[in-house]
Amino acid sequence: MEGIDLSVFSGFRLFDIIDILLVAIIIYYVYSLIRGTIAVNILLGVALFYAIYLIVKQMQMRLLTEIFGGFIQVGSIALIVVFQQEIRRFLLHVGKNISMKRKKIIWSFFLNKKEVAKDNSEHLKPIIEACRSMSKSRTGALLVFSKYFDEEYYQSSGEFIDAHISKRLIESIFHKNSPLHDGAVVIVDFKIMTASCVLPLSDSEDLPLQFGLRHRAAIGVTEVSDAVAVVVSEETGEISFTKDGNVNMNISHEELAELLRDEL
Ligand SMILES: Nc1ncnc2c1ncn2[C@@H]1O[C@H](COP(=O)(O)OP(=O)(O)OP(=O)(O)O)[C@@H](O)[C@H]1O
Repeated sequence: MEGIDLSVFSGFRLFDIIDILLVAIIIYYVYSLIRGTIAVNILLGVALFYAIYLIVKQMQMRLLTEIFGGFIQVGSIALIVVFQQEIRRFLLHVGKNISMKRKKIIWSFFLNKKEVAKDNSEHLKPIIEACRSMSKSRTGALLVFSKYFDEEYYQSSGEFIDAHISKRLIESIFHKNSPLHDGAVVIVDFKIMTASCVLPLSDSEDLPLQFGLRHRAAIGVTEVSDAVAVVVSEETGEISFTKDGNVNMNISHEELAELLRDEL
């Protein structure tokens, strides 16, 4: 019996394996970012287009090859435009992981972990209390927690505030008669930076039917940035937490505290 021909693997270097692994990781990353969004359909369309181009080229159908080839040539620029948000999200994701690790290392150098956690818990208290009371009174609210202040999304549409957080301030903003109650409050480093912000809406097709614009906005902002968001539903009083385009629905205030503590 003849042995298996391993000659194809001769000249296969360690860097080739690393190369393949990295491509696999990038494909997985891209897929997990666009999963459940309309971008998947666009990507399938592009793949189909390219497959047709390869077929007509192989069959030497010159006119069709010219037409499809023309599209493919400008395709990379078109893809950057179409997937602008996904590319942005991908880069933010990578950047976030690096900066988070750096921040944690720096903090743990000066303070021990318990002190950092205690500090965050103190800052979170008024936020959790406000969400708890707005949930009871069924006051609709949308809070975005961002690692940095992205003016493109937050300042252009909202009211700049730059104030320390307090339970009463959050409640006053979202009070039905407040001129700022519509839209989102954006919190950066435990400061309320803006209120009444209009956020990008998620176009995901997998969301529960009861989700209206407030929930879509909360999911949308976490799809295009590294922020996390909290929604208090006006209809049900339920609290939801969103991150990376995913939602934890109907969570208790203890669970909310836990999730935010892990994030901030
Ligand atoms: N793009 C947006 N960015 C931020 N907030 C928005 C946006 N669009 C709508 N909202 C907020 O959502 C409110 C409307 O919420 P809607 O009832 O459609 O959502 P919902 O997800 O069903 O939430 P609820 O359970 O509170 O009713 C608006 O009054 C406004 O405050």
